[in-house]
Amino acid sequence: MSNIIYIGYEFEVSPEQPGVEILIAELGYAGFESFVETPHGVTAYIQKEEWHNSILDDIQILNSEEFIITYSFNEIEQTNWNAEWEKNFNPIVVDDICAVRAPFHDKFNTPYDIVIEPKMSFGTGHHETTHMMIQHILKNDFKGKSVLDMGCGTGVLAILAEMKGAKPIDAVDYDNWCYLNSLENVDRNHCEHITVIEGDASVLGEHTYDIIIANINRNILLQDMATYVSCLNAGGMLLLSGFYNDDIPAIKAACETHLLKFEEKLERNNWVALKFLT
Ligand SMILES: C[S@@+](CC[C@H](N)C(=O)[O-])C[C@H]1O[C@@H](n2cnc3c(N)ncnc32)[C@H](O)[C@@H]1O
Repeated sequence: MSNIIYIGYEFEVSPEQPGVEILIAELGYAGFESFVETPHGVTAYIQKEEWHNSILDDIQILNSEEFIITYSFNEIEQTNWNAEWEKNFNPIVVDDICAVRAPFHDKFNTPYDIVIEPKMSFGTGHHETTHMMIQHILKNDFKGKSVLDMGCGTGVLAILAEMKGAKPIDAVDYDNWCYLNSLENVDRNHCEHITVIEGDASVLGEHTYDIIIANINRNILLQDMATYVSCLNAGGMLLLSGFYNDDIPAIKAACETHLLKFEEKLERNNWVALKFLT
């Protein structure tokens, strides 16, 4: 890890809230991996390998007249990442039922207490989409169901699925760091029914599942929808997030093309998480 080179962007944001929150959400979907809030904004990190000149082109808040955002960036060798991260990761509790915390936090007395060491991976429950996917999982019956967690990040959703009685579970991510981090977190939470796989939809082959969870982004979901549906058992459930209210028509149309029925929508800060049934 010490040899990974990062590009760090220091953003100053006014007004700070909700500006920083929106900015972090957008940067997360553009490929930035980690964020450290600062007195006047946020510093965001992306691996140099993932970086390109037009990385900020799709960040809509930078063109918003409601916020003044300035930034500078430089290359850094991230040597003390964990210390930065540990200072900035507060535990969260979803609906008083499910806590997501780091190993150095005290244990929670909630029915589900997930311990995550996210390092660089997305999925601490702080992001709206992870939060809503946790809510969907909490509300639905997972006992004895086979589950695919596509784009597993830290593995948080797969881990909750196992805590709710699902088995077997495949957790898939194409990012090597997420793959390794999910393996660690699966172990840390003493999960026994999760197989972590490095890859994308092409690794799914003939596997089928009762429930597919995919918190990725609009374009990947649309691109891989046919594969997901072909992997879904009759009577199955598809939980999707990683997109905004405006994206719902495209996502719904793709699901309906494959005869899935829309069932429920959750929404937080314009992000949505949808439930479909076969
Ligand atoms: C928004 S994060 C979600 C992480 C976690 N499931 C959660 O809910 O917090 C999306 C994850 O999908 C992964 N990803 C993106 N495109 C992918 C693809 N085509 N196949 C597999 N994983 C992908 C990313 O590496 C990232 O970890």
